[in-house]
Amino acid sequence: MARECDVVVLGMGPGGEAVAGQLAEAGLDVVGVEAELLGGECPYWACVPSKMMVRAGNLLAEARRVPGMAGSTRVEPDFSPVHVRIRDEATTDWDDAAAVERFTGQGGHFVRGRGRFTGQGRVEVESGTGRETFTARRGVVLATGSGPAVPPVSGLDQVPYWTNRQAVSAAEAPASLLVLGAGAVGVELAQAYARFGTRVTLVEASARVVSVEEPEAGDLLLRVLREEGLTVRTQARAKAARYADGVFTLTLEDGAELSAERLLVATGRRPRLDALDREALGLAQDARRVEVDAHLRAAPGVWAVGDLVGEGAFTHVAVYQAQVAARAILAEAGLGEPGPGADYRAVPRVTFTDPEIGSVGLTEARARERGLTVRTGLAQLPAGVRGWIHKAGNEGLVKLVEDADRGVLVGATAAGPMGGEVLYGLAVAVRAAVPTATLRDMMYAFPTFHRSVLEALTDLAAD
Ligand SMILES: Cc1cc2nc3c(=O)[nH]c(=O)nc-3n(C[C@H](O)[C@H](O)[C@H](O)COP(=O)(O)OP(=O)(O)OC[C@H]3O[C@@H](n4cnc5c(N)ncnc54)[C@H](O)[C@@H]3O)c2cc1C
Ligand SMILES: NC(=O)c1ccc[n+]([C@@H]2O[C@H](COP(=O)([O-])OP(=O)(O)OC[C@H]3O[C@@H](n4cnc5c(N)ncnc54)[C@H](O)[C@@H]3O)[C@@H](O)[C@H]2O)c1
Repeated sequence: MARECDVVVLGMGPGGEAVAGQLAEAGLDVVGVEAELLGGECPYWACVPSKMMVRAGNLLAEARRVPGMAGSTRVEPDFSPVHVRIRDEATTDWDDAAAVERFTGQGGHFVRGRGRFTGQGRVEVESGTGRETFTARRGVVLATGSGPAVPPVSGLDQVPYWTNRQAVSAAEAPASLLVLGAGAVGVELAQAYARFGTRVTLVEASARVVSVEEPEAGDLLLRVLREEGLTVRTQARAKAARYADGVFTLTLEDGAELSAERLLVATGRRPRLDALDREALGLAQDARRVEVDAHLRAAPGVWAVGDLVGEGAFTHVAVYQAQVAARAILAEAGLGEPGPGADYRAVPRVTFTDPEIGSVGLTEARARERGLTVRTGLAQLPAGVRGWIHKAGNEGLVKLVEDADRGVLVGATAAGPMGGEVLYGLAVAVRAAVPTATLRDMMYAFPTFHRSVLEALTDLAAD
């Protein structure tokens, strides 16, 4: 017999956990279904452990900057405290008991098992103890996230490559590492490992690293990575992969062969659609994501949030969407107002490399593609007073993209020390459509990195 409830949430990553928790706290009978760990990719295998690695790598880099500025240092990297911190502090040895307790404390009912959405509010769950069916009176929320997208490289499926999961749970830094893909995952992990002494080679198909970002930011990061000793091959595609005697070898399309002790595949993420009955959802057989309206509704009585929706594979996007969907579900239940729909004009992105690349809204290229009349402004951090004072490790820039017809910013990039923090003011400016005339008429504390925004605004006015 099916167990009835108000809402079933399928997949309890950051998106599912947030929507399920909010609905349970509002008094609905919520069943949260999770095949692996409650919390999903972010706390156990992605954002949190990778940023612990980045933080440790940044400490080493700062220590190496002491000579010439503040004395001398001898840096002897040791990866074991990083692993221990990830194991003990971040993931409690990949145990989600605390998260389960938090959810049940909010009034939710947790089911560990692999679920399948079969339409008409039904979710069938396969677990160690058998099969259970849940029917939801008020709706089903799909939140199954994404998994690694692995390219069709000959032999790759036969070799024990790493994805982000192995890369953030390794107990030791390998002597050498090949990284396929120089998007956010690839560059963050490549730089962190390199700072622990791993010989890293990055292989990227496009002309730039972090190719979704402004070319100025990608070029800057590429230069810094090479200066730090990483080998970066751009416009390079892998043709074949093999593994023998503890060595991975990638053959590139130009015939070059690259070898290393480990191979990390970081070539993007793919929404996990395998648990969804496409017909019941009205989803085309070749659909690669779940289409939703502004309130995250995929079909009557079905909502979807997070990586599955393809509006930006970020935890803050998943959690934001969860809030919008929860409001809509509660409104349908007669509990409150639906509130505004999701607004993606100011989605912030931060790639936690050093320099850190923060960006929001449209790049210059995207803004031009949309037919906007574009003016841009650029400022280099080392040319500003704070950048000059900072000296070692001061590489960075601010780039602004203005819709000149409206006189507002539609995009911005802040790369450099704490670029993601500098980004905050720019995200407010884009989201609130603050006129660039007002931004130019503001005071910017002296001497800060964010004062470079004023210099970029001056450059923009001259464009
Ligand atoms: C290395 C790395 C670093 C990252 N760093 C950042 C960062 O710094 N900042 C940031 O904002 N984002 C970061 N991200 C992205 C972020 O991790 C994702 O955007 C976020 O986890 C998406 O949340 P989600 O809830 O949509 O899905 P997920 O986190 O993927 O969770 C989905 C859950 O659904 C479960 N599930 C799937 N199918 C089923 C099923 N059939 N039955 C039951 N359960 C199921 C899965 O087990 C999983 O727990 C990073 C990603 C990676 C890979
Ligand atoms: N700091 C953060 O917020 C953070 C960190 C990591 C990941 N993420 C999220 O996770 C998503 C996935 O990250 P990702 O880095 O895996 O994907 P990505 O899509 O950002 O980058 C993948 C890169 O791999 C390259 N590539 C693809 N196929 C290739 C091939 N065959 N050979 C060589 N290169 C190839 C692509 O050109 C691209 O540059 C990101 O888009 C982001 O939304 C966020």
